[in-house]
Amino acid sequence: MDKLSEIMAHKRREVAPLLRPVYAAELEELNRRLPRPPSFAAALRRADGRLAIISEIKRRSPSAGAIKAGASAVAQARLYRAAGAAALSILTDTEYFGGSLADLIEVTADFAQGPAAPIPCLRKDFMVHPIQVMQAREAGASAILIIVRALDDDEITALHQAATAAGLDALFEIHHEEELTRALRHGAKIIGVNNRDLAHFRTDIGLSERLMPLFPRDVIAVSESGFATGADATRARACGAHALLVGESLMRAPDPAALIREFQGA
Ligand SMILES: O=P(O)(O)OC[C@@H](O)[C@@H](O)c1c[nH]c2ccccc12
Repeated sequence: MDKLSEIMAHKRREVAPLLRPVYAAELEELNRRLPRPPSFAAALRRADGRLAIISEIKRRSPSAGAIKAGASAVAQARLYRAAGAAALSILTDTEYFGGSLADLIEVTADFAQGPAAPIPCLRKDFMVHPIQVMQAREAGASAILIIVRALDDDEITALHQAATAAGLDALFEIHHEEELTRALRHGAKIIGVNNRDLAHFRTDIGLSERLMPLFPRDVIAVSESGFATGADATRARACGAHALLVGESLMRAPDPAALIREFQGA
């Protein structure tokens, strides 16, 4: 069993006790009642044509081990916002990534209280059921992740419809051309190519270079994983990326603002 299958199996067991039917009307009502989060999609299309940097809060991962154990999500989020990040990706999986839903709740609450403008947050987790979409909206997220390879078409439909009803954007993550076809069939508007192969964990920006030229023009293209230098960002930009999703290198960076500038300068 590859790592993604293991993680998905664990996630399905974790979510099982929470499962109940979630109707569109309930999500629409929730969306009307709660303050509107900043738009994720809008933040990824920068008016100045530069790359939008989605900065990820990730304490550890199966591939890297400990990255920044014990990091404060709120402190990291403030750092990223001040550094010019367009959006945040907050890992809320505990078992494999050391995050939690509380991280997302604390960050969006902190943004809501502070004087500086909030930036949108992606709930980065292994979504399997609309109940997690409801949690994401309640926690103040602007978007959810849909990992195409990990889900069947009925699950993707249910998650995407739930996100739309709740007023959330969906980032469809793909690794292969067939998954691009599937994502487009589901009406994906934001598609991320994960440069990390979840079988052996190596990253290859060449994957974005192969797949992004196949994207329709109106899709927002996100290149995910493996970015360390301005030269990496230049490659992603050259093949059509609007945004980069960057975790490890920004978590480790002594000066995230300088690294974000380096990525954007591409
Ligand atoms: O730390 P990196 O190599 O910059 O990668 C960030 C992000 O792309 C990666 O964490 C990621 C991409 N897709 C995911 C799905 C689940 C968990 C994590 C991920």
